[in-house]
Amino acid sequence: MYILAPSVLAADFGKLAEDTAKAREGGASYLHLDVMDGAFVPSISFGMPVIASLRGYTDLVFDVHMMVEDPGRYVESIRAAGADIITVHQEACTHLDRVIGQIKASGAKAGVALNPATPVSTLECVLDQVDMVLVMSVNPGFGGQKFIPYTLDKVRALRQYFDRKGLSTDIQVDGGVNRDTIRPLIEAGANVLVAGSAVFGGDVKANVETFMNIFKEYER
Ligand SMILES: O=C(CO)[C@@H](O)[C@H](O)COP(=O)(O)O
Ligand SMILES: [Co+2]
Repeated sequence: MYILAPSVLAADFGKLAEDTAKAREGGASYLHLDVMDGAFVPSISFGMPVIASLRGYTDLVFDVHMMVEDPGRYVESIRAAGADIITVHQEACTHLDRVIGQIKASGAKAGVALNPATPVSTLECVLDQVDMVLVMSVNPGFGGQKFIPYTLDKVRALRQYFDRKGLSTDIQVDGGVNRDTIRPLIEAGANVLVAGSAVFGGDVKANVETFMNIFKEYER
């Protein structure tokens, strides 16, 4: 029911395949891949070649978070590189409906992300079409930032909406997720939790297991 998506942004890039294998051993089923273009967000991370290379080393679900302007330009190539879920930012898409259609046509699951200060109401017209909504709980661009508490209200509003509609749409939260912030997030309705520094800082397998044990508290 609950899914941990370790964000490789905090991994040792010289040992990506090794760190990914450790996350899998601990029980993770997703791998969160942060693509940054230096325009939508200040930093530049990695793109298709790194994702395609890593695809050869793991069967984890590749959950690609596109922090790029006009992400529709890259949907097919990110899918070809191995993405299973492609999440685009509402703020980066002039034609959001079209990009969601493009992602689905590629065969990937479609996610839409919101920056902390972007209201849930901006997704009103597309909420019934997407497989996942990503609530950013830090301003995107960097790992290791502090969780922004007001984003919990957005998670609650989304879960209420999906429950009312009888939809099992995933709600993902990304940014500052750790053993202190994860319980309020689950209680608010999040079910896909991204964690970068809390997973890849230190013993990766043990860190993932800690999250898995917290999930068990809610799955009983
Ligand atoms: O998308 C992003 C940052 O923009 C994230 O996926 C970070 O990589 C999460 O890192 P932590 O906050 O968990 O360290
Ligand atoms: Co991310």
